[in-house]
Amino acid sequence: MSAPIAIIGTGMAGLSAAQALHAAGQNVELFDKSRGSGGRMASKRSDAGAVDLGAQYFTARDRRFAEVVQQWRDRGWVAEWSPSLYNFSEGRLLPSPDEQIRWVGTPRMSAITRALLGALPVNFGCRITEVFRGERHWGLQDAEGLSHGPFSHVIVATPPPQAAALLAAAPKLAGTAASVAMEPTWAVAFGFSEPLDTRVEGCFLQDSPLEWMARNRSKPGRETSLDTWVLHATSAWSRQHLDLPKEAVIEHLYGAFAEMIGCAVPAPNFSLAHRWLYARPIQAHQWGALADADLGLYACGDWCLSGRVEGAWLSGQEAARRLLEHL
Ligand SMILES: Cc1cc2nc3c(=O)[nH]c(=O)nc-3n(C[C@H](O)[C@H](O)[C@H](O)COP(=O)(O)OP(=O)(O)OC[C@H]3O[C@@H](n4cnc5c(N)ncnc54)[C@H](O)[C@@H]3O)c2cc1C
Ligand SMILES: NC(=O)C1=CN([C@@H]2O[C@H](COP(=O)(O)OP(=O)(O)OC[C@H]3O[C@@H](n4cnc5c(N)ncnc54)[C@H](OP(=O)(O)O)[C@@H]3O)[C@@H](O)[C@H]2O)CC=C1
Repeated sequence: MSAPIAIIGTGMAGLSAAQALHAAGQNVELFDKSRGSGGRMASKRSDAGAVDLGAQYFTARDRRFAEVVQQWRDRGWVAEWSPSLYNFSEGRLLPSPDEQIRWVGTPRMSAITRALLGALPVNFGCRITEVFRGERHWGLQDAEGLSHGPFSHVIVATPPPQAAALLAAAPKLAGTAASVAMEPTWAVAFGFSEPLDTRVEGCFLQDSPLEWMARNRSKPGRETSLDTWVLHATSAWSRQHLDLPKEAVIEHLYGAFAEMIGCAVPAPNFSLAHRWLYARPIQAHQWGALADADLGLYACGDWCLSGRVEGAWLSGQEAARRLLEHL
């Protein structure tokens, strides 16, 4: 038995790579600092049920990704979401329907990565701090000081600031990861016991501190006990208010929401705020994945491509492809 392949990160990119390697007969072992999988496709369990705080939906423009999403749909992991879409610009809220197919995980966004993980071996609550090369194999060190290994190869599938540190054994890869600037996003959720009197289910915004809002219960399979809304601030607003206390963020964004939604908005029965420090790359790249095939060290993530769920999946596939072709 050869040593397994370590994958650091159980977001879409890491699990895409894990699936491809597992399908090719390779043993993998996954690590994530969080308590569960999903990364930026996480759903937060709350008094109002599970709320999608990160990725809201995804589109499938690449043929390979579109095919795999059809398989996920057949297995019940995802469903189409066709919200009543609006656009808010120059102070005006107007319907903005389109033909785009948008997908969501069911019954919550994180259900997709849970399903992809399946029974693969995983270590949650395990923050990797160092990836080191032994004589013939790789080892990992975690924040508790524990060592893991031996591994034949390592795939780093974290956002670029964490990846840069973990790729220190391959300075060129580390430098590339370090060159990627990420933008933050403040996300807030509000739950109302009485449904708001509006037809809006999803809305793109301009000229506002907000860039997006969604009615969580309009997505398929969601709990409907409260009328729960998720709001995302723009990158610019989030950057300017990066260190604001959560209560102040909730107050500001509640004000922006109440001002634009065009109906009475009572005090919410439930509210929460979450800061995504590394929400999205400032620009897209065409790297696919990063590889030092001779060393056996790889990196993948949305930041290697489009900064979207589709980009993360494609990047994971590319890391796995490059690793397999070098075996
Ligand atoms: C607010 C927000 C809204 C978004 N909306 C959309 C959308 O509507 N549509 C869309 O297509 N995309 C959207 N995105 C982008 C999408 O979520 C990402 O492109 C995608 O989920 C990235 O996947 P990933 O696997 O590359 O990274 P991540 O999901 O970030 O996964 C990385 C994983 O690595 C783990 N990790 C990090 N460091 C370590 C470490 N040292 N040790 C162990 N584990 C570690 C993390 O815990 C995480 O689980 C949104 C993102 C945000 C933040
Ligand atoms: N907040 C983050 O950190 C973050 C947000 N991301 C958002 O993810 C979606 C995904 O992009 P994708 O290209 O897959 O979806 P769309 O085609 O739905 O949206 C692309 C942009 O196009 C505009 N748009 C699309 N449909 C409409 C419509 N019916 N009416 C008005 N405008 C529409 C909109 O851009 P603008 O607001 O016009 O600039 C969409 O954003 C996307 O929303 C990202 O913002 C990804 C990663 C991180």
